[in-house]
Amino acid sequence: MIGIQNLTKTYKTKHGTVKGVDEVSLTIKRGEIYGIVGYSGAGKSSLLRCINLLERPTSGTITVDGTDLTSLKGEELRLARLKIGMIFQHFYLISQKTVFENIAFSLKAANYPKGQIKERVEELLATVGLAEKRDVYPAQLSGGQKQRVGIARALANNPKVLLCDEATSALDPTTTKSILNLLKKINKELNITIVLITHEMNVVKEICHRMAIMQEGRVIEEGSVYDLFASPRAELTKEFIESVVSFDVPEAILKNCEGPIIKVTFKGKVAGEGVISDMLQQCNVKGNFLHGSIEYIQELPLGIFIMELKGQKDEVKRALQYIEDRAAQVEVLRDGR
Ligand SMILES: Nc1ncnc2c1ncn2[C@@H]1O[C@H](COP(=O)(O)OP(=O)(O)OP(=O)(O)O)[C@@H](O)[C@H]1O
Repeated sequence: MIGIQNLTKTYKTKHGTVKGVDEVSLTIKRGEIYGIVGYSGAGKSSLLRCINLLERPTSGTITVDGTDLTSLKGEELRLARLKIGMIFQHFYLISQKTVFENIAFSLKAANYPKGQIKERVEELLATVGLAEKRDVYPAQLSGGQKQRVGIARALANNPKVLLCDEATSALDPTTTKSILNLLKKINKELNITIVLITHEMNVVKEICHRMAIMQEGRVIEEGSVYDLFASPRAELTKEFIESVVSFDVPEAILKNCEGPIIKVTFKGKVAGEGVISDMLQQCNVKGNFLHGSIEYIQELPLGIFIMELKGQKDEVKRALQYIEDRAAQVEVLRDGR
């Protein structure tokens, strides 16, 4: 659906040239929700803004729904952009216009048939659950309601892609959840491909199918959210994941552990507790649970347990093998003393 090839965006500043995006290539599939994660300055906004050519790439190409946007100009580009809606952290609603007028505005700007505007706005208000706020002004809305107007406006011209620029960063956790649920609904029911940028890993965990981690303008790791949560490779990916799923064991506890400390990860349907208790029965080892949880990512369980194994060396080895043979990933975090 979206092809990004060797995209570079540089900015000229008083102090020289700054690279916002550095040789990024990504493919985003039709119908998926794709998250781009990174700290401030990583290049997320620059990349997102290049997708609809709000920023013109310095080099590289952007293809959306089969059209190379970078080759278009003027009217052709304007028409191609109608396929791409965008929402923002600070909503950017027109304060002098009512909710109805804010949404109607994007239809008028796209030359939508005049006689059908009222019906279309009402349909959009129903989609975002805001029918009763039709005639109020933005100042009378909560942050979540403002974002719902932003979403209705972005969907007005039936886009195929929705770009979300930190869309929930200004919202409290409960409102964030309701907006994420709305985005999920839009993705599923309208089959709109969603690309979102965020520094909040819980947003990605909640709704994204795949994700990319950015640092200094580059994509350093990419893949399905589930796989990256199960086996992150880059240090930065681990850091982001630990911001929502932390397995830190206090040093005071570790100090008292003599046996090896292992991390066991169970992917998919086997959540894992059964395998560990069977292992403890089958092998002559004792297990001391230090940490653990079962996370649900895209409704699939991911079980992660940290434990100390106590026993003779070869029995410990047999225990590790026992777990590994049952589709788990075992990592020895610290050897026994
Ligand atoms: N218009 C601009 N002029 C000059 N430099 C820019 C411009 N826009 C972005 N940059 C620089 O490009 C780099 C990437 O910025 P970008 O805003 O894309 O990152 P980001 O990950 O979205 O961060 P944030 O979440 O803080 O917006 C930064 O070094 C930034 O200073």
